[in-house]
Amino acid sequence: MSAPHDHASSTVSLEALTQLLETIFLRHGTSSEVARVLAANCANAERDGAHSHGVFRIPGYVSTLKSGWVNGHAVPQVEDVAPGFVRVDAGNGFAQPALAAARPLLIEKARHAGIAVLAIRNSHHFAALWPDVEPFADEGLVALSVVNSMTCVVPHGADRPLFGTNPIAFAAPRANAAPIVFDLATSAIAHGDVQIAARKGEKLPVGMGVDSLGQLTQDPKAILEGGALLPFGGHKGSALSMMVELLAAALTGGNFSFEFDWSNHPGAKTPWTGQLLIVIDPSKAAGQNFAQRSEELVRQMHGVGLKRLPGDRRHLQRSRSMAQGIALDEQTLGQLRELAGE
Ligand SMILES: NC(=O)C1=CN([C@@H]2O[C@H](COP(=O)(O)OP(=O)(O)OC[C@H]3O[C@@H](n4cnc5c(N)ncnc54)[C@H](OP(=O)(O)O)[C@@H]3O)[C@@H](O)[C@H]2O)C=CC1
Ligand SMILES: O=C(O)C1=NCCCC1
Repeated sequence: MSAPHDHASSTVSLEALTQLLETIFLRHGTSSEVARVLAANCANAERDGAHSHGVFRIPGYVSTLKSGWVNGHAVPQVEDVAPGFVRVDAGNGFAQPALAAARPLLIEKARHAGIAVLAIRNSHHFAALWPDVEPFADEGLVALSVVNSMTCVVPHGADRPLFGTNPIAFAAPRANAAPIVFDLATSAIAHGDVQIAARKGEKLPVGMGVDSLGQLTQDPKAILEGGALLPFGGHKGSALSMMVELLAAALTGGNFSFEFDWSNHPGAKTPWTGQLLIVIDPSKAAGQNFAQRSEELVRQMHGVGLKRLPGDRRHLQRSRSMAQGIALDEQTLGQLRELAGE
């Protein structure tokens, strides 16, 4: 798939893109439920301008499904294990259908106990993490999620990669606006953005990664071909990445980023790891209205000169996409249509 917006572009509606992606997933070996969930996730990412995890990922999904590495027909097994704990065995399927299956029970528990944890194991997460948390905040809940990925990040102070790019996403409701949401890789840059830079022939900023000799490099290809990424913020990002390995893998029963071996599955791209979500009902926690307090924090942040909150860029892009359609270059659209058999 070409890098985003390199060529003349056309626009598609969210509905048309979702339908096209659903056809692709169905055609390449998923159940209708898995196709529905993944298509919506990926189309929403493209709508919001989250290009490293939008349609750019479709060939990766397709080659992974073709390789037999992931079970596109897996039916997640939801286990109600404790008043505040839900477990899901994703059955070697994708993480998002597992979350969708567990969501009603997770919300019920969070509202009842004030907090609930969801541990997903035996799952593949190949997407942005904000779509997993944002809908909880839309319902007045606070949500935090972590997922580990594949080994490509050198822990701070080490000399070889061990961690994944291990993102953390957080969502909290506001009284008068869309929820506060941030979603960030604990690496200095997401692996997807390195791939996009390599395709475009662009240099990276200093400090993102190292080459095969462990030397700092701005060349994305040197990072992808034998090199590695660095954590963001030195020892601080490295500690957060370690935390993600513990919460997303050790706690859920999933694989650490360094544990799986896809060498017998040529073409497979998705990491077979774990995901943890923590959902809090703020009405049980604070005496004051949480959403009003969020609003006050944002007001104060703007008051000290802040122009952009995490999520602002996405929401702006979302409004544009909904008004004007989602821009896709002709080559990418052609490739998607081909994969859909059109
Ligand atoms: N499934 C997986 O295993 C993995 C998935 N990923 C995904 O990759 C995606 C990209 O991650 P990453 O490259 O770290 O994300 P970015 O560095 O682009 O953005 C991180 C967060 O910071 C916000 N932000 C960025 N710039 C500013 C700014 N100048 N002022 C205020 N807020 C800002 C973003 O908001 P906004 O979105 O509005 O720009 C976003 O919430 C994520 O969606 C992540 O989940 C990453 C690693 C592994
Ligand atoms: O961009 C990344 O980093 C990743 N995205 C999907 C899963 C693997 C890592």
